Amino acid sequence: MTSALPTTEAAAAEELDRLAREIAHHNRLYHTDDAPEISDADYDALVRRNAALEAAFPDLVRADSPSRQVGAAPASHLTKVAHARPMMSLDNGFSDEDVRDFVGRVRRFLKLSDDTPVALTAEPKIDGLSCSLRYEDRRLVRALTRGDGAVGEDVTANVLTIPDYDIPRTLPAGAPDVFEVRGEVYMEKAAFAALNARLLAEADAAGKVARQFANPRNAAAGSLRQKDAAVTAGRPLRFLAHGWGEVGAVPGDTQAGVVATLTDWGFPVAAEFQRCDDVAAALAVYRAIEAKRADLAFDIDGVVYKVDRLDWQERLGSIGRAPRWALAHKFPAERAQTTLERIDIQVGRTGKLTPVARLEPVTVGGVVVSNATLHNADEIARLGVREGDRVVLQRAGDVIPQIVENLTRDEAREPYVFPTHCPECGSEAVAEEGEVDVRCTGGLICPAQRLERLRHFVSRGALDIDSLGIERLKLFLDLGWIAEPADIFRLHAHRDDLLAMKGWKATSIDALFAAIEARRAPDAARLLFGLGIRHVGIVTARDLLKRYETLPAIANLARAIGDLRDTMQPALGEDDAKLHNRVNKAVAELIGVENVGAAVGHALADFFHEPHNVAVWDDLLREVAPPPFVVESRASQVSGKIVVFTGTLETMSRDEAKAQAESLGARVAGSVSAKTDLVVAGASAGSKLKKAADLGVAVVDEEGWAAIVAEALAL
Ligand SMILES: NC(=O)c1ccc[n+]([C@@H]2O[C@H](COP(=O)([O-])OP(=O)(O)OC[C@H]3O[C@@H](n4cnc5c(N)ncnc54)[C@H](O)[C@@H]3O)[C@@H](O)[C@H]2O)c1
Ligand SMILES: [Zn+2]
Repeated sequence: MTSALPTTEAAAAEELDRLAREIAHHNRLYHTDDAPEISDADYDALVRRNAALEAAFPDLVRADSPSRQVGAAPASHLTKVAHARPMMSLDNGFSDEDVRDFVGRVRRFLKLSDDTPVALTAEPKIDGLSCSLRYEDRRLVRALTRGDGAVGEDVTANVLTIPDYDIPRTLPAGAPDVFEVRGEVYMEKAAFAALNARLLAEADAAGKVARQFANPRNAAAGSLRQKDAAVTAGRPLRFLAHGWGEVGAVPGDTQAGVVATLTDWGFPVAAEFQRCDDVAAALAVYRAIEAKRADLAFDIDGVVYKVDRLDWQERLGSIGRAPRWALAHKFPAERAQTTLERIDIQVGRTGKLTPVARLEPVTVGGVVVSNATLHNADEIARLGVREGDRVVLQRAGDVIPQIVENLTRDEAREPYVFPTHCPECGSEAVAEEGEVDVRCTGGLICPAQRLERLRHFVSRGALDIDSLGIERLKLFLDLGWIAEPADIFRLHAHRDDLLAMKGWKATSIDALFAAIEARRAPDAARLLFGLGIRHVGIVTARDLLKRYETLPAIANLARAIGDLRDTMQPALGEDDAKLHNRVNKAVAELIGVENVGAAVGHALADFFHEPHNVAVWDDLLREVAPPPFVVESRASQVSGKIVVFTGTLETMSRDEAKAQAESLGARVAGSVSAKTDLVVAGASAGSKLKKAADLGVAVVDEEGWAAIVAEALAL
């Protein structure tokens, strides 16, 4: 993230656009889903990059700039309620200098002389989620999360599971008629560790993949924001007060004074809270709190300073997403050294190979760490790590830490070699051109990917076997009855076993078998698509079959592409890039189908290069017999309509999705407006999806889209 700033406006605008989307995506994962994908340090780097670009190109600051936003939109499973007064974020400082600058800005804004004392309060910045507790006539009537700052989520029932020594249900006589207490709902470190252990044990017992929380903050947020408050009740949450929102009257004229009143009313306030006469005293509190950090029962990520005088707070007001009268002084990320004992490879649901560092256990910021992700081969190369190296680990608010530095320069030992084969199934693992991620090509036989592949095979756009849902697939997979698509057509052999099982009736069993039998002569394009070969979406499958007619002919094509690739050698003086281009051109020519490029060709060749895949394919063609492919098209549901794609599509690229839509006579737009007819939302769709919901535009998921396409093509 330290790369130079772009020099042209066009490049800057493009990067700002990318950052806005990327940051919105991570905000959603973090604030709405409580399941971040990247570390806070990486996230903060994106935010800083955005800020640097905005400073350099002030005219390009977007209306939806991340620097103007707080949190993320409220989740749909909770009731949305507007805040009487917005809930803000905090500006960050990272050094003593930043704190002095902050006080300097306060002085200048208030036109105070350099020797006017500016008293501050200092207190820990608790790593939880903000919550606003509203009391009317001295009774607790509503609790809201911060949401996007303007609109929060109603979590009243959930908050009532927090003991009243943390959240008093009433205020004493004399308190104003309306009073909103704001503070942090958090989970103690020990409770967090116990919760994750419990989630793991429960998932194991149920044969599922555990959904654990990355850190106590996510655990607190995920636990509080439950639809069912009974779930929240099983999660030990706590509360600390640190401010207020709408109030009938402010009980004091300083921050410290009001906080003292809150304590009198029975609200817990951090024990380390202190009023400081000047910056030096505030920085001393910072150091004292930092020294105690590992011993505190809860996670903190810094110290918050606030201007003590409330009349000054009032005059200072806020700018953008944060008040001018407060600053969060963040702690540096916690680091430790340890030995990288081994690099293991984990295979994800979609075949991605992720290297994981197994470490000699070490304590970083009070948490024992024994694993760290290495992301991909590039990251390993960047760090230059080998098994046995000493490394520096960093934990920045996350339980999954990162390796930030390699301390060993031992060139004698062998460098780590990224595997060329999948550790789960032995199939070849390849990186596509221009991609760092390496994927297992054994999709259909790879245990790590099996369930996902089978689910795709029976999905609506492919074989469309509705009665074979994910739960049933999982059951049959666990029983060892199915491992590859052909097995689905042999399930009937287990009729008696099924009848003997609890919850299965003859009628539903026979209905399932009838639905499967109805697919013995599937459309060839749907079948090809259902195999889940990368880049082979339904339109590509159809385009290929228009020319090649049968599946065996497609298999021959794939082998021919493989042979062609193997035989092409660099010409004299030809570099890799040129050879690549020449091979790609030749592959596309060999395929000879408009709109079907080299990427499809390589994917087909890789698939058939894997003997396991060929076996699965042959086996499947013994069970099913697709009739000769005939082209026939109907007027599509989307012809003449405006379609917007958003989020990550799993089975096809954006380009392919766009080509599909266009081939059906639709027009593809980049943003959602009142004119949009349909939004196709992939995984982690963000603001566009929200906008579609706001405008009442129809939304389908990726599978729904595949079904529309399949139907239009009369497959
Ligand atoms: N990893 C990711 O993908 C990802 C995504 C989004 C945000 N984040 C992380 O979330 C943070 C940004 O979130 P944010 O906007 O909530 O800012 P923030 O959490 O850094 O600061 C604002 C919040 O601090 C809280 N707070 C705690 N103690 C307080 C006190 N004593 N006084 C006042 N407020 C106090 C309040 O709830 C307030 O809303 C960053 O640390 C960022 O790294 C990470
Ligand atoms: Zn595999």
